[in-house]
Amino acid sequence: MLFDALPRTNTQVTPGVVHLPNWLPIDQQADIIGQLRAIARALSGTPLAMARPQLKSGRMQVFMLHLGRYWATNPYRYVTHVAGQPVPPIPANLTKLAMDALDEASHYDSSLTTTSFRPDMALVNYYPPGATMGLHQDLNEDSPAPIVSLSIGDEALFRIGGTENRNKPWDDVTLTSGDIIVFGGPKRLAFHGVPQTRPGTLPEGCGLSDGRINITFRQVEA
Ligand SMILES: O=C(O)CCC(=O)C(=O)O
Ligand SMILES: [Fe+2]
Repeated sequence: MLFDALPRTNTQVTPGVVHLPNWLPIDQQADIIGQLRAIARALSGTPLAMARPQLKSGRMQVFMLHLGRYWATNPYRYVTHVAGQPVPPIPANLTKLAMDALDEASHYDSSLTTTSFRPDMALVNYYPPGATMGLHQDLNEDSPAPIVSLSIGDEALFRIGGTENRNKPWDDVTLTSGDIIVFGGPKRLAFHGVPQTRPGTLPEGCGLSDGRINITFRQVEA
């Protein structure tokens, strides 16, 4: 963290968005990176290998690993198999982590309902140093359940705006390694993205040597 003096406490950023800084201890961050690396290795050379999706607007900067469901493009949708190969499940420890994080976030925002949360898709994004992600909506889930997002590695500027368009006003939150951000309720379909990641800001021992991993836990099935 560049700005160690800044207060970092659990906060409702705006109705529907809760930030839980330093939520996951560093040793558990490294364990998760090891676990994801093993899955990515097992999938390399298959149709499910980590890759940068090609969108109509260009090739994304992030490499994506898909768990539980595969986010297919053109048209955008979720599928359970790719070229006959089943998408690997979300490991049980990660499902539990997402449910625990949402439970804690719900204490800061009554719109973040937890009782029916069953994450069935986890999208793992690897941001190479300095990579960004444009403002977009997460629209392909049938369930209105919140999105639970875990960050590991380099600091990122997370931006979330309104549900109608990409215009201001936005809320900007710096996400550091181990942070959770949850968005749901009135912000579930808000435009959001990562206009900046800060190379070399990752903490020692997080399991990455550079860049950033973000995992978004989603509930696709209503
Ligand atoms: O990397 C992040 O913090 C956000 C990722 C995201 O919005 C997505 O994967 O849809
Ligand atoms: Fe998103």
